[in-house]
Amino acid sequence: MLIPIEGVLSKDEVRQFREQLAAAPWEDGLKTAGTLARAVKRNQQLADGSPLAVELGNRILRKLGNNPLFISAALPSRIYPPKFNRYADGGTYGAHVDSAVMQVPGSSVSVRSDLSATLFLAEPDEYDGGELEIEGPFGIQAAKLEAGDMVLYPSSSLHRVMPVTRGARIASFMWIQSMVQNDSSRTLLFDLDQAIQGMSGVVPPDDERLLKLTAVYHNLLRQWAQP
Ligand SMILES: O=C(O)CCC(=O)C(=O)O
Ligand SMILES: [Fe+2]
Repeated sequence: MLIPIEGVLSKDEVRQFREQLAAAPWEDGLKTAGTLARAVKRNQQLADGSPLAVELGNRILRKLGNNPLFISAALPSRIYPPKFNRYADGGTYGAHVDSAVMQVPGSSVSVRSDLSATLFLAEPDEYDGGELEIEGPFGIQAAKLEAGDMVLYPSSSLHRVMPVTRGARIASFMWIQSMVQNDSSRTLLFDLDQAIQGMSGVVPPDDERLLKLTAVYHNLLRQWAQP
């Protein structure tokens, strides 16, 4: 399932990010492309571990840690340090699937990619093209969100970034290992949690039905979670 998460960064935060990224030392994205990706990847990225990528990445991680919708949807156990990319002048990333396990540079930690995320840092009217197209059970879905919004999608899905034919598409992207590896189990928990959240404004907090549903949520999570 493709899940949009609005307002991960405020417009003011996006403005600060963009100011810092405008002067960033962008590198050819081919540097980190695997054998298959080399044929389809045309973009720029910030080097992993560059001071700016680390600083901005940590700001994003702090925001995500306080975002109830993100926590509910991703149930994260580990997040690969956010990376940054830029597509301009026809830049594109053809159809590919992300690697299943990624070693965090400079550490012995690896992250299994259960979910992939793109956090848009340019407004849709700043560039033409650049849609993130994701193949799922109901066909292709395209995401081109407002700056500050993020889309989450299963890392198992084939996806591509359409050529950017005007302007520049700037984004952060990352991979998430979830406490609940199975996509459909995680989606069930997300739907249940959202339904419970929706009810809690309507019925009193000690409502028995609400307590029962909350217990079911936690007991399913207890069965399925690998923290
Ligand atoms: O730029 C994006 O939205 C996605 C990038 C991507 O798919 C990747 O780097 O693997
Ligand atoms: Fe990808």
